[in-house]
Amino acid sequence: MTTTTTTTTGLALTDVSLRFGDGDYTVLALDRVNLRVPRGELVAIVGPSGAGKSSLLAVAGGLSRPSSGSVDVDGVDVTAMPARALAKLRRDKVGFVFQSGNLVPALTARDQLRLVPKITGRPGRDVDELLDSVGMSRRADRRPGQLSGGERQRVGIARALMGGPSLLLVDEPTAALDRKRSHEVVELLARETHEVGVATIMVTHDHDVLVHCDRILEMVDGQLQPHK
Ligand SMILES: Nc1ncnc2c1ncn2[C@@H]1O[C@H](COP(=O)(O)OP(=O)(O)OP(=O)(O)O)[C@@H](O)[C@H]1O
Repeated sequence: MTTTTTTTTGLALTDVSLRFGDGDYTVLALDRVNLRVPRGELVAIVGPSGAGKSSLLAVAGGLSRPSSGSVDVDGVDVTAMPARALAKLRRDKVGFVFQSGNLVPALTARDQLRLVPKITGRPGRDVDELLDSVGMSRRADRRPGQLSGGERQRVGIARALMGGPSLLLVDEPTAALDRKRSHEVVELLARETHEVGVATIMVTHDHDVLVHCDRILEMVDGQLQPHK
């Protein structure tokens, strides 16, 4: 593992299972998953379609409650947390980055980031400094439609880091990118993870970019195992 700026826990999943449906038609999307990701580590999760990767991100980020087991974010057990407190924790402690960047079409890169403190009510990081660290200073005044896919992902990553999260959950960040841009985006994720000291989990089908990750796990039928 590479350098960390803090020793705080990050994410801990203990014996987490997630079951969908009831009666005869149930799917065990997560099957007794145990995972610790300290702040400062980038963990990649690979695995076939339907294996449970998105379910893992949803449970880790407090979007889905596990059927059993416990979820701990930065030393706080969020498993049975009331909905409002959970929403606040998500806002304050968890950053999400999605496949397409999920940016607001009408806003410039700079304004996407400026929106975050308005939503959270907390000052957050310095916008121009953060745009600079993701290599987007010169494109700060462009809207998503005027940016390439890789640039949009950079802005999406910067936006997710604005509030200083403990946990960064990243879903297929390179799905729409060519090989060179894919490497650049995941290199950026690795650097920010190490420098900022955030616990990052990235789900990916892109085996090319695994070289930038600190640890690689494979999800098979709802169970996590080391990647062979
Ligand atoms: N809301 C839901 N209701 C019922 N079953 C669900 C639901 N969401 C997911 N599942 C099932 O849970 C299992 C895990 O799905 P999940 O989306 O986590 O897999 P995945 O590894 O992310 O797949 P992909 O790579 O295709 O995105 C699958 O069998 C899926 O059909």
